[in-house]
Amino acid sequence: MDIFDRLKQATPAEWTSYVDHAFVRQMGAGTLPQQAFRTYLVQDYLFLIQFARAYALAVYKSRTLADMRAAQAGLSAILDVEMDLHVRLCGRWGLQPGQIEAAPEHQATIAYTRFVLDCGMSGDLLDLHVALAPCVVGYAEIGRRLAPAGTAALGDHPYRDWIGEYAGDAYQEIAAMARRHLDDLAARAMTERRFSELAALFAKASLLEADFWQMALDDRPLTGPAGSPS
Ligand SMILES: Cc1ncc(CO)c(N)n1
Repeated sequence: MDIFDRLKQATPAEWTSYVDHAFVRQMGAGTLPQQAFRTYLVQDYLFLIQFARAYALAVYKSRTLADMRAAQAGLSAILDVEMDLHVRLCGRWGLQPGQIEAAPEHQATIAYTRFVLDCGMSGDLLDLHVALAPCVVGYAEIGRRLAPAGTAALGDHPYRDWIGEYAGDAYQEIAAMARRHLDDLAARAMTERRFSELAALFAKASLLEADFWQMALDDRPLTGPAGSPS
């Protein structure tokens, strides 16, 4: 069992609340309201900007060239690959990248991204990668779960672009690399006494992922100025 499976097994309720969230199930069934998906995708773009900073922090926190390159691969996967999906889908709704970037961050987006950045600032490289792991590895698991028969079988599924991105070989390979790197880092930096602390970070990140889905399901268009009661 690798360190990722150990972390998952130590926090089953939190993990399930994330990967089996109602948003995920509705997306898989094709019944997710498009408004919820749009809210999610705009916030996810803002999320990825902050996660790119977290991977950049991982470069800085690296003492070896191999760790630096692993962090750089994560940064590049976000900036050069994953965000293209968001730009492409938002473009279909007439949203330009500058407009998405200018959207206000939701509380759930701030909570999750700043939590991860703080794990990296206050902790070491292993803390940071443990906090990042539910994100990258979780989406690979969700992608596979929503496309059990492969991406070609998605047909005209309303969310086939999203599912296809995360179920596709390129993303699966990024997640597998991140997982191998985490295992290698844990072999070098983890003591058994530290495991429960790391599992607590992992559980918190998983709950913040679940909150992120919930934020999109709960979103109602604002009627007044941002933040005013409607
Ligand atoms: C909220 C969230 N978690 C994970 C990923 C995968 O990178 C993402 N794009 N957004």
